[in-house]
Formats: sequence, structure tokens, C-alpha cells
Amino acid sequence: MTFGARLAAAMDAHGPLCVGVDPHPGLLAQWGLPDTASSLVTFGDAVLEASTGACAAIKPNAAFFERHGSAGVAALEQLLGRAREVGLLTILDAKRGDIGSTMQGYADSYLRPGAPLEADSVTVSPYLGFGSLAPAFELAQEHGKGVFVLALTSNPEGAEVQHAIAPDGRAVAAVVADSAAALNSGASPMGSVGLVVGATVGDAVQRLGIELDRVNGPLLSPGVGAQGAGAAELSLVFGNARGCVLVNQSRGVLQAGPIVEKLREAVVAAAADVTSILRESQVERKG
Ligand SMILES: O=c1ccn([C@@H]2O[C@H](COP(=O)(O)O)[C@@H](O)[C@H]2O)c(=O)[nH]1
Repeated sequence: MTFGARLAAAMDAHGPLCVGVDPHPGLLAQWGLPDTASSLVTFGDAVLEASTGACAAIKPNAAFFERHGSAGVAALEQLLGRAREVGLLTILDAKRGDIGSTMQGYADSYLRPGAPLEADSVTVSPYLGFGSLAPAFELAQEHGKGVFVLALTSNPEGAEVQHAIAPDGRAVAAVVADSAAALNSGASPMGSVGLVVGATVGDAVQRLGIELDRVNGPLLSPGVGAQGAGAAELSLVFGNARGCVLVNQSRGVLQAGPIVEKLREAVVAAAADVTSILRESQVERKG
């Protein structure tokens, strides 16, 4: 089964919510945990237990694990392995990107079955050129994995690069979206090459002529909750493409911890919220 099909099934079953696993030092403190690698295991286990069967996926952010060195990476390995065991989809937020030969190394690290850091999907950066990401797309296709390409990020600084006009007159973000659409062409219920599109980007999608409804892949949307976006922003940004949107929430949900029952209540409430926002008048996925 392709990643696109697995994710579509999980979104239909549990709602279009992805819970971010971001063990910020401040959140660890709020949870009564010291800022150590062993706390990451406790934190990850709690988020996993609260999220399993209550949302479509989890998204561990590599940064918060790597800051603890090898012990933090071991905690990340453990989390990814446990999620695989319980059948919860993972998006490893690593935002990798490099020349093609090195990109193969990143693809092997995160998308090759049996790799210590194997995830169901990974986030990548297209700023060495969309084509440089080919090793990740190829390995993903071979093994039923997914790739999320940064298109319009949720931070305000992203615009200087992503809104820039490429030599053919399209905005850089439109080139990324069109390239993903080409890879997803004909896939059903949706393809396995997703985009990252922040819920905070205002009318950039319309202004830049980005055809999100033609991408035919998952649209991972951070920015809801702690970064200020909500229902109105999601509707503005995604319009007719909202059937493919997977909303990420990290701090907005994680602040309900450390008690797993409270955390699960927050996950269930967030999943219900995004379901009613995005699926109220269900928009068919193309494919
Ligand atoms: O454009 C982007 C890409 C990734 N992120 C990541 O998503 C979460 C958001 O966390 P919140 O606490 O819900 O704000 C975090 O891991 C970011 O690195 C993003 O925010 N924007």
C-alpha cells in the first residue's frame, strides 16, 4: 500500500490531525521533567499513548531530539519503532535537503526499511532544487513511504525565498507545488509526495497562483494553535484543497500533558475540531 493510501485511510478513520512531538525544554519543564534524553523517552511514550487511534499521524521534530546528542537520537529511534509497532503513521520532521548523492544518504536514513531511524515519511527542503530530492522520491515510491516538501512555510521569513519569481515567471512555491503534482499524477486516493503549507500564509496561495487542488497529495499544515492560525485561516489558505489537508498541532496539544488521559482528551478535541473545519462540506480528493 502506498503512503498516500495509508495516510488517506488514517485521516478518514481518525480525522486530519497530526500531533507534533516537540519536546521543547519549556514543555519538559511544564511536564515536570528535566531537560535530559531520558525525559524524551517519557515524553514520546506519553504522546504516543495519547495519540494512538485518536489522530492520523505523529510528527517528531528531529531538532528536539538531536540537541541531546546520541542519547536523544536513540530516543527518537525508540519513538519511531514504537509508533511502527502500534501502527501509528510517522512524519519525521527533519527538513533535509542536499545534492543528489548526499540526498541518497538522507533517504536511506529515514525511508529505507530496517534503517534505525526509519519513518513512514520525512520532510525535505527543495532549496537545492526540486530535482535534487529525487533519491527520496524514488526510495519512497519503492517502499510505500512518503515525502513532504516545504512549499509555503508558516514562518514570515519564508516569503523572501518561497514567493520569489523563478526564471519561468512562476513563484518558487508554485514550481514546488507543480513538481509535486507531476509526481502524484494519477495516484488514488492521493499520491505520496506531500507539501508543507503553513496555515499562517494568508492569501499567498491565491496571490501566487499556486494550484493546491491539483497537487493530489497530502498538504501538511503547521501554524494552527501556538502560531495563531485557526479555522478561518485554514479555510482561506486551502479552499477547495481542504480534503487533502493534514493539520499539525504541537504545542497547542502538548501543553495538556503530562497526564496521558488529559493529553488524549486534547488530541481527541483537536481532531474533532479539524474534522469539522476541513470536512464539514467534504471536498473530494482528486486522483
Ligand atoms: O513551515 C513550517 C514547517 C514546520 N513547522 C514545524 O511544525 C511544528 C509546529 O509546532 P507548533 O507548536 O504547533 O507551532 C514545529 O515542529 C515546527 O518546527 C512549522 O511550524 N512550520
